[in-house]
Amino acid sequence: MTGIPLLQMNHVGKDFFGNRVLSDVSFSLDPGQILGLVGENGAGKSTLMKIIFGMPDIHETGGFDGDVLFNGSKIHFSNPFDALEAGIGMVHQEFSLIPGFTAAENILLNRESFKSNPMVNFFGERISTLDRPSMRARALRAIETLGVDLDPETLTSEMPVGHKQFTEIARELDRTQMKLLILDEPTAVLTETEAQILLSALKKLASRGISIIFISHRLQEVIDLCDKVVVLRDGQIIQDVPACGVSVRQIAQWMVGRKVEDPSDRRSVKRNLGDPVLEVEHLWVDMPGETVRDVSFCVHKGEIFGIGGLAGQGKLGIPNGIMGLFTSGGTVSLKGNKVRLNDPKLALASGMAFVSEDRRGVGLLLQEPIDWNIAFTAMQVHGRYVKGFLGGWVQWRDDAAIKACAEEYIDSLQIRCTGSRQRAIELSGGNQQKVCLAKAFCVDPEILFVSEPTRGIDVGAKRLVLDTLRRVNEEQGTTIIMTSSELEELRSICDRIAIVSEGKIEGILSPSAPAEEFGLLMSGSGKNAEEKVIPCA
Ligand SMILES: Nc1ncnc2c1ncn2[C@@H]1O[C@H](COP(=O)(O)OP(=O)(O)OP(=O)(O)O)[C@@H](O)[C@H]1O
Repeated sequence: MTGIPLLQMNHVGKDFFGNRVLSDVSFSLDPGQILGLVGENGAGKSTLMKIIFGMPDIHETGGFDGDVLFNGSKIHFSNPFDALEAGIGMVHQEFSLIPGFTAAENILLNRESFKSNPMVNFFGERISTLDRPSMRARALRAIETLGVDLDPETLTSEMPVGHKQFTEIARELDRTQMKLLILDEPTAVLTETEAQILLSALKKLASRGISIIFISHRLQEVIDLCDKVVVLRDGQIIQDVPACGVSVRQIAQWMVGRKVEDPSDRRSVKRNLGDPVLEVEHLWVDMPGETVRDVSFCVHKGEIFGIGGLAGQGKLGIPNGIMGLFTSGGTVSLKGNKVRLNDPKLALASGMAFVSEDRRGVGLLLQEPIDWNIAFTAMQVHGRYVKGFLGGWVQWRDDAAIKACAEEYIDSLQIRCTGSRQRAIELSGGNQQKVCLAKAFCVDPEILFVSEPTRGIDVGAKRLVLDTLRRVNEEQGTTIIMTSSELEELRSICDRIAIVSEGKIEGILSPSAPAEEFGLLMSGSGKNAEEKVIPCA
C-alpha cells in the first residue's frame, strides 16, 4: 500500500438546505500522519469529519458532493458503524458515555468479553456472562496506551470531565483495526497537564501507523503535535502546509483572513469596586467529579471575579451549586439577603444568571430556534416579552419583541446563522456558546456566572466573548463571576482570581501576580493562602 494516501478528499462539497458550508475541499492524509484541521467557528470542520464518518445528519440533509477515498477505495458510509468497521474511529465534541457505567464498561461497550460457556451453543447468546477480569485487562491496556491514571472501575458519573475525555479516547483505542482516528477538540476540556499527556499518547499512536485528524482551537498544540496543518475558512481550504515553520499568529491570520492582535493584554489597572454584593460562606456542593467542600468568598458590586484551578478540584461546582443545579449547603447572600439554595428558579428570579459549561446539556433548548432560546429565561422567570390584555387576564408572547431582541444579539455577538429562526442544534459549537451568552445577557442579571465561556471557540470568537463580558460589566455594571481552566483568560479580564484546590479556596490573587504563585495554589501548596488574599477594594 506504500505511496497510497490512507485518506483522500477530492472536491468535497456540502450544503444544508441551500446554505453552502463546504466547497471544493481536497486534501490527503498518509498512514501514520497527523493532520491538524483548524478554522473559525462554523468554518465547516465538524461537517467535514461527519462526512468521513458517515453521520446520519449528512445523509438526512441530501448527502455531499465529490469523493472520499479510504485506502484507495471510494467510500460513502451510510452510518458510523460502517466507518468503524472500516477502521475509522471518531471522538466527538460532546461526550457519548453512559453515566451509570464504569470506565471499563464504556470503553468496551458493544465489544464486551464473555466467559466461554458451552450452554450458549444450545440456549443462545442470552445466557452468556461477562468476563470481568478480561474486560478489566482490555480496558487497562487501552488506558495505559494513553498513559493516564484512570481506574477502569470508576463510574463515569463520578469522573471529572478530563477523565471522561480519556475514557472516550480509550474506547476508540480498544478497536484493533483502527487505521484513522478523528478527534474533534479533544483537549478543550482538559487541563494543560492532561492535554500534554494526550498529545504524547497521540504521537505514540501515529508512530504505530495510525493516522490522526486533530481538530483544535489551541493552535500551539496543533503546531506541536501535527505533521501538517489544513486551514478551513468559510468552507474552503485556505492553506495545506507542513506544521513546521508556521507560527500561531500565522495560522490565526489564515483562519480569520485578517491580522490578529496580540491577545496577551492583562488587566493591570486596579479598579474601584462597590459594596459587597454576593457573600458565600461555607458552601459545599455535591457535584460528581467536582465536589466543593468548604468555600467562602465575597464579591463586590461591579467586580469581575475569577475562579480557577485544575480539573476536578471543585471550581465548576461553585456556580453549579449556587445556581441550584446540584445539591448544596452553606450560606449565600445577595445584597444582604439570604438566597434559598437548591432552587434554580429562585436563583434566577433573585437576579442571578448562569452560562453553564455544559451548553448542550443545560444551556440550550437544542430543538428550538435561536430567538426562542435567547428570550426563554427572560420570559419564563421575569415575565418579559409577554403582552397582557384585560388587566393581565389574557397574555401572549410578543414575537416581534423576541425577534428584535434576538437580532440585536445575533448582530452584536456575530452569531453565524441563517436567521433568528434557525434551530440551535444546527449551529456550530462556538455559535451555540454565543447564544448561551445572549440568553444570559437578555435577563439583565445583577450577578452573571459564566463557566468556561470560551471552551471550544476559535481565537476571533474568544476575543469577542471576553470583550463582550468586559463591556457588559463596564456599561451595565453587571457583576461577573467567571470560572475557567485557562488562567491567561482569567488574568486578562478579572479583578481578582480565586484558585480552588481539593474543594476549597487555596488563595485569591491579583491578575498581575506571577504565574508561579498561581501554579503553587493550583498544586495545593498555598498553605499561607491568607497572606496572599487581596482584600476587596
Ligand atoms: N444539521 C445541520 N443543519 C443545518 N446547518 C448545519 C447543520 N450542521 C452544521 N450546520 C452549519 O454548517 C456550518 C458549519 O458548521 P460546523 O459545525 O461544521 O463548523 P465547525 O467549523 O466545526 O465550527 P466549531 O468550531 O464552532 O465547532 C455552520 O454554519 C452550521 O450552522
